[in-house]
Amino acid sequence: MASNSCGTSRIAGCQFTLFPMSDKFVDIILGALEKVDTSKVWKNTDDVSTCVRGKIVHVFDVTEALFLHAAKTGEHVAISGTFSIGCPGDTDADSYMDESDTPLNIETSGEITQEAGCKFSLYPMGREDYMDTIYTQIDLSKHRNVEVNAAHYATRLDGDVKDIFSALQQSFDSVQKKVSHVTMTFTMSANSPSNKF
Ligand SMILES: Cc1ncc(C[n+]2csc(CCO)c2C)c(N)n1
Repeated sequence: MASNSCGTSRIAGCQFTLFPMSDKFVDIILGALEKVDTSKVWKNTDDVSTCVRGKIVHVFDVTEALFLHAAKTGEHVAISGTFSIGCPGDTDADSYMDESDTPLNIETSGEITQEAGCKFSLYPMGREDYMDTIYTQIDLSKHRNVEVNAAHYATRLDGDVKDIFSALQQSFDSVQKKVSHVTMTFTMSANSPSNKF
């Protein structure tokens, strides 16, 4: 019988959906998926979302690059998703854990400058001291080149997309070093015509 306790594999993943607020949504989504090098992650796209799985560095690299390519079109684009690590039974892409640590999209992503707003929520699973873990990460976010504000059920980060993703990655990475099963939800919006606050 399959166990429901946390797995030992450190495979990470992100399940996310891109929402281009544009008539050209098909081109924007499929164009971004085509332009990004996903060869170091397991990937599956369906009518609802895309899931990428592998090493933390590549999961973040690919998710960030996809959002940047979609936002580069200048259209109002949002992304919403969940990062996870240590999920029970998440083992069937373990071969991707043998990839080297060099991110494949950093050069092309580096050329794109894009402001965005993001709200994220960390969920260290199965721990009574989860609020301490979350507050530590919110405090650390204040030193990561992004504007940090409290929001209901989430923390708001504003700034350059690459700085936001790097703050998200650092939070997720430092929590997963202490907590076996961690999930982190996020929603990010770029080129929105609405006011920030
Ligand atoms: C990252 C991401 N992956 C899949 C979808 C679902 N989806 C909605 S429209 C479309 C293109 C035409 O089929 C696709 C794949 C999404 N929105 N964002």
